[in-house]
Amino acid sequence: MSETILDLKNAAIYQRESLILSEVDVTVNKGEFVYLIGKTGTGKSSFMKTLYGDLPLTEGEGTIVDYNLRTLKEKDIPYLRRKLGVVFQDFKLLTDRNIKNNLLFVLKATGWKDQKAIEHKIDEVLDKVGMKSKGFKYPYQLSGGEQQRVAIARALLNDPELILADEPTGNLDTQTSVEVMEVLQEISKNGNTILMATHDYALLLKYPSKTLKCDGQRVFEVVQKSV
Ligand SMILES: Nc1ncnc2c1ncn2[C@@H]1O[C@H](COP(=O)(O)OP(=O)(O)OP(=O)(O)O)[C@@H](O)[C@H]1O
Repeated sequence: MSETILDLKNAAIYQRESLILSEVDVTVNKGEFVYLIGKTGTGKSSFMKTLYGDLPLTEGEGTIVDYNLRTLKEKDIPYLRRKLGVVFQDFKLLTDRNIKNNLLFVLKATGWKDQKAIEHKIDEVLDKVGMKSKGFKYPYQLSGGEQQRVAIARALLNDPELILADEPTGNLDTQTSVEVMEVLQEISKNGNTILMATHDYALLLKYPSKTLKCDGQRVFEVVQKSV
Protein backbone atom coordinates (compact mmCIF):
# COMPACT_ATOMS: atom_id res chain seq x y z
CA MET A 1 0.00 0.00 0.00
CA SER A 2 1.30 3.46 -0.82
CA GLU A 3 2.14 5.75 2.05
CA THR A 4 0.75 9.28 1.88
CA ILE A 5 3.33 12.01 2.46
CA LEU A 6 1.15 15.00 1.60
CA ASP A 7 -2.61 15.24 1.61
CA LEU A 8 -4.64 18.40 1.05
CA LYS A 9 -8.42 18.30 1.00
CA ASN A 10 -10.55 21.23 -0.04
CA ALA A 11 -7.73 23.52 1.03
CA ALA A 12 -7.58 27.22 0.28
CA ILE A 13 -4.28 29.06 -0.03
CA TYR A 14 -4.13 32.73 0.90
CA GLN A 15 -1.60 35.54 0.81
CA ARG A 16 -2.94 37.62 3.72
CA GLU A 17 -6.59 38.11 2.80
CA SER A 18 -6.19 37.43 -0.94
CA LEU A 19 -7.39 34.04 -2.05
CA ILE A 20 -4.74 32.50 -4.32
CA LEU A 21 -5.95 28.90 -4.72
CA SER A 22 -9.16 27.20 -3.64
CA GLU A 23 -10.67 23.70 -3.46
CA VAL A 24 -7.20 22.21 -3.54
CA ASP A 25 -7.18 18.40 -3.37
CA VAL A 26 -3.67 17.05 -3.71
CA THR A 27 -2.09 13.79 -2.61
CA VAL A 28 1.57 12.89 -2.90
CA ASN A 29 2.62 9.36 -2.06
CA LYS A 30 5.99 8.13 -0.89
CA GLY A 31 8.49 7.81 -3.73
CA GLU A 32 6.61 10.00 -6.21
CA PHE A 33 8.21 12.76 -8.26
CA VAL A 34 5.56 15.42 -8.79
CA TYR A 35 5.77 18.65 -10.77
CA LEU A 36 3.81 21.76 -9.90
CA ILE A 37 3.50 23.98 -12.95
CA GLY A 38 1.60 27.11 -13.88
CA LYS A 39 2.13 30.56 -15.28
CA THR A 40 3.84 33.22 -13.22
CA GLY A 41 1.64 34.48 -10.39
CA THR A 42 -0.70 31.49 -10.39
CA GLY A 43 0.31 30.47 -6.88
CA LYS A 44 3.07 27.87 -7.10
CA SER A 45 5.25 29.57 -4.50
CA SER A 46 2.26 30.29 -2.27
CA PHE A 47 1.35 26.60 -2.45
CA MET A 48 4.90 25.58 -1.51
CA LYS A 49 5.06 28.15 1.30
CA THR A 50 1.89 26.74 2.81
CA LEU A 51 3.49 23.30 2.82
CA TYR A 52 6.59 24.39 4.71
CA GLY A 53 4.70 26.53 7.17
CA ASP A 54 5.57 29.95 5.78
CA LEU A 55 1.90 30.67 5.09
CA PRO A 56 -0.81 29.36 7.44
CA LEU A 57 -3.44 26.94 6.20
CA THR A 58 -6.70 28.44 7.41
CA GLU A 59 -9.26 26.61 5.28
CA GLY A 60 -9.67 22.95 4.44
CA GLU A 61 -7.52 20.08 5.61
CA GLY A 62 -3.84 19.43 5.16
CA THR A 63 -1.33 16.93 6.46
CA ILE A 64 2.30 16.77 5.49
CA VAL A 65 4.83 14.25 6.83
CA ASP A 66 2.44 13.62 9.73
CA TYR A 67 1.99 17.28 10.64
CA ASN A 68 -1.47 18.79 10.54
CA LEU A 69 -1.10 22.11 8.72
CA ARG A 70 -4.31 23.47 10.27
CA THR A 71 -3.04 23.06 13.82
CA LEU A 72 0.64 23.77 13.12
CA LYS A 73 2.13 26.03 15.81
CA GLU A 74 5.04 28.40 15.35
CA LYS A 75 7.19 26.16 17.57
CA ASP A 76 6.44 23.11 15.36
CA ILE A 77 7.78 24.74 12.20
CA PRO A 78 11.50 23.96 12.75
CA TYR A 79 10.59 20.31 13.37
CA LEU A 80 8.37 20.17 10.29
CA ARG A 81 11.21 21.65 8.22
CA ARG A 82 13.58 18.99 9.50
CA LYS A 83 11.36 16.39 7.86
CA LEU A 84 11.28 18.43 4.65
CA GLY A 85 14.19 19.36 2.45
CA VAL A 86 13.48 22.74 0.91
CA VAL A 87 15.36 23.93 -2.19
CA PHE A 88 14.94 27.46 -3.51
CA GLN A 89 15.57 29.16 -6.83
CA ASP A 90 18.28 31.39 -5.32
CA PHE A 91 20.16 28.62 -3.44
CA LYS A 92 20.28 30.53 -0.13
CA LEU A 93 23.77 29.39 0.84
CA LEU A 94 25.64 31.27 3.57
CA THR A 95 28.21 33.33 1.69
CA ASP A 96 30.63 33.83 4.59
CA ARG A 97 31.64 30.18 4.92
CA ASN A 98 32.68 27.28 2.74
CA ILE A 99 30.44 24.46 1.58
CA LYS A 100 31.31 22.04 4.39
CA ASN A 101 30.66 24.75 6.96
CA ASN A 102 27.34 25.57 5.30
CA LEU A 103 26.31 21.96 5.84
CA LEU A 104 27.85 21.85 9.32
CA PHE A 105 25.80 24.89 10.29
CA VAL A 106 22.56 23.05 9.46
CA LEU A 107 23.61 19.86 11.24
CA LYS A 108 24.60 21.77 14.40
CA ALA A 109 21.36 23.76 14.29
CA THR A 110 19.41 20.52 14.09
CA GLY A 111 21.11 18.93 17.06
CA TRP A 112 23.94 16.83 15.59
CA LYS A 113 26.84 16.41 18.05
CA ASP A 114 28.90 13.36 17.09
CA GLN A 115 31.85 14.68 15.04
CA LYS A 116 32.38 11.40 13.14
CA ALA A 117 28.71 11.14 12.22
CA ILE A 118 28.74 14.79 11.12
CA GLU A 119 31.73 14.30 8.84
CA HIS A 120 30.29 11.12 7.43
CA LYS A 121 26.95 12.78 6.70
CA ILE A 122 28.53 15.79 5.00
CA ASP A 123 30.63 13.50 2.77
CA GLU A 124 27.58 11.35 2.01
CA VAL A 125 25.34 14.21 0.85
CA LEU A 126 28.10 15.95 -1.13
CA ASP A 127 28.85 12.64 -2.82
CA LYS A 128 25.17 12.23 -3.76
CA VAL A 129 25.26 15.51 -5.70
CA GLY A 130 28.74 15.02 -7.17
CA MET A 131 30.38 17.75 -5.06
CA LYS A 132 32.52 15.74 -2.65
CA SER A 133 35.79 17.26 -3.82
CA LYS A 134 34.56 20.86 -3.49
CA GLY A 135 33.63 21.08 0.18
CA PHE A 136 36.42 23.58 0.90
CA LYS A 137 35.15 26.07 -1.67
CA TYR A 138 33.10 29.16 -0.87
CA PRO A 139 29.74 29.66 -2.59
CA TYR A 140 31.14 32.53 -4.70
CA GLN A 141 33.75 30.13 -6.11
CA LEU A 142 31.03 27.85 -7.51
CA SER A 143 28.85 28.10 -10.59
CA GLY A 144 25.08 28.45 -10.20
CA GLY A 145 24.58 24.79 -10.98
CA GLU A 146 27.17 23.76 -8.40
CA GLN A 147 25.60 26.03 -5.79
CA GLN A 148 22.23 24.45 -6.46
CA ARG A 149 23.74 20.98 -6.11
CA VAL A 150 25.08 22.03 -2.71
CA ALA A 151 21.63 23.36 -1.79
CA ILE A 152 20.20 19.95 -2.71
CA ALA A 153 22.88 18.27 -0.57
CA ARG A 154 21.87 20.55 2.29
CA ALA A 155 18.24 19.56 1.82
CA LEU A 156 19.25 15.90 2.15
CA LEU A 157 21.10 16.28 5.48
CA ASN A 158 18.29 15.16 7.75
CA ASP A 159 16.95 12.39 5.46
CA PRO A 160 13.79 14.34 4.59
CA GLU A 161 10.55 12.53 3.95
CA LEU A 162 9.69 15.08 1.27
CA ILE A 163 11.82 17.44 -0.80
CA LEU A 164 10.12 20.67 -1.83
CA ALA A 165 11.95 22.37 -4.66
CA ASP A 166 10.60 25.77 -5.67
CA GLU A 167 11.88 26.63 -9.18
CA PRO A 168 15.25 24.95 -8.48
CA THR A 169 16.40 25.55 -12.06
CA GLY A 170 14.92 29.05 -12.32
CA ASN A 171 18.31 30.79 -12.19
CA LEU A 172 20.17 28.31 -14.38
CA ASP A 173 20.82 28.02 -18.10
CA THR A 174 19.38 25.10 -20.07
CA GLN A 175 22.39 22.79 -19.85
CA THR A 176 22.91 23.45 -16.13
CA SER A 177 19.18 22.94 -15.48
CA VAL A 178 19.46 19.49 -17.03
CA GLU A 179 22.46 18.68 -14.83
CA VAL A 180 20.61 19.72 -11.67
CA MET A 181 17.57 17.80 -12.85
CA GLU A 182 19.72 14.69 -13.29
CA VAL A 183 20.70 15.01 -9.63
CA LEU A 184 17.05 15.30 -8.58
CA GLN A 185 16.15 12.32 -10.76
CA GLU A 186 18.91 10.26 -9.18
CA ILE A 187 17.72 11.19 -5.69
CA SER A 188 14.19 10.31 -6.70
CA LYS A 189 15.33 6.91 -8.01
CA ASN A 190 16.88 6.26 -4.61
CA GLY A 191 13.43 6.49 -3.06
CA ASN A 192 13.08 10.15 -2.11
CA THR A 193 9.76 11.90 -2.61
CA ILE A 194 10.01 15.18 -4.50
CA LEU A 195 7.59 18.00 -5.27
CA MET A 196 9.09 20.47 -7.69
CA ALA A 197 7.55 23.76 -8.82
CA THR A 198 8.74 24.83 -12.23
CA HIS A 199 7.80 26.76 -15.31
CA ASP A 200 10.42 24.95 -17.38
CA TYR A 201 8.25 22.89 -19.71
CA ALA A 202 11.27 21.47 -21.52
CA LEU A 203 12.25 19.66 -18.33
CA LEU A 204 8.77 18.16 -18.08
CA LEU A 205 9.05 16.77 -21.56
CA LYS A 206 12.52 15.40 -20.96
CA TYR A 207 11.66 13.87 -17.57
CA PRO A 208 7.92 13.10 -17.66
CA SER A 209 6.22 12.57 -14.32
CA LYS A 210 2.98 13.26 -12.48
CA THR A 211 2.11 16.92 -13.03
CA LEU A 212 -0.12 19.32 -11.11
CA LYS A 213 -1.07 22.62 -12.64
CA CYS A 214 -2.08 25.90 -10.97
CA ASP A 215 -4.57 27.78 -13.13
CA GLY A 216 -7.59 29.94 -12.43
CA GLN A 217 -7.15 29.62 -8.65
CA ARG A 218 -7.32 25.84 -8.87
CA VAL A 219 -4.81 22.99 -8.83
CA PHE A 220 -5.48 20.00 -11.04
CA GLU A 221 -3.57 17.05 -12.38
CA VAL A 222 -2.73 17.22 -16.07
CA VAL A 223 -1.87 14.45 -18.46
CA GLN A 224 1.53 15.05 -19.94
CA LYS A 225 0.39 15.20 -23.58
CA SER A 226 -1.80 18.26 -23.05
CA VAL A 227 0.82 20.23 -21.10
N1 LIG B 1 3.91 38.36 0.13
C1 LIG B 1 2.82 38.53 -0.62
N2 LIG B 1 1.80 39.32 -0.21
C2 LIG B 1 0.70 39.46 -0.96
N3 LIG B 1 0.49 38.84 -2.14
C3 LIG B 1 1.47 38.05 -2.62
C4 LIG B 1 2.67 37.85 -1.87
N4 LIG B 1 3.45 37.00 -2.58
C5 LIG B 1 2.77 36.70 -3.70
N5 LIG B 1 1.57 37.32 -3.72
C6 LIG B 1 0.56 37.22 -4.78
O1 LIG B 1 0.11 35.89 -4.80
C7 LIG B 1 -0.13 35.47 -6.16
C8 LIG B 1 0.61 34.16 -6.39
O2 LIG B 1 2.01 34.39 -6.30
P1 LIG B 1 3.04 33.20 -6.28
O3 LIG B 1 4.39 33.81 -6.01
O4 LIG B 1 2.56 32.16 -5.36
O5 LIG B 1 2.95 32.68 -7.77
P2 LIG B 1 3.94 31.78 -8.59
O6 LIG B 1 3.08 30.88 -9.41
O7 LIG B 1 4.91 31.13 -7.66
O8 LIG B 1 4.68 32.80 -9.50
P3 LIG B 1 6.19 32.78 -10.05
O9 LIG B 1 6.25 31.68 -11.07
O10 LIG B 1 6.34 34.14 -10.65
O11 LIG B 1 7.09 32.57 -8.86
C9 LIG B 1 0.33 36.61 -7.04
O12 LIG B 1 -0.83 37.31 -7.45
C10 LIG B 1 1.16 37.48 -6.14
O13 LIG B 1 1.04 38.81 -6.50
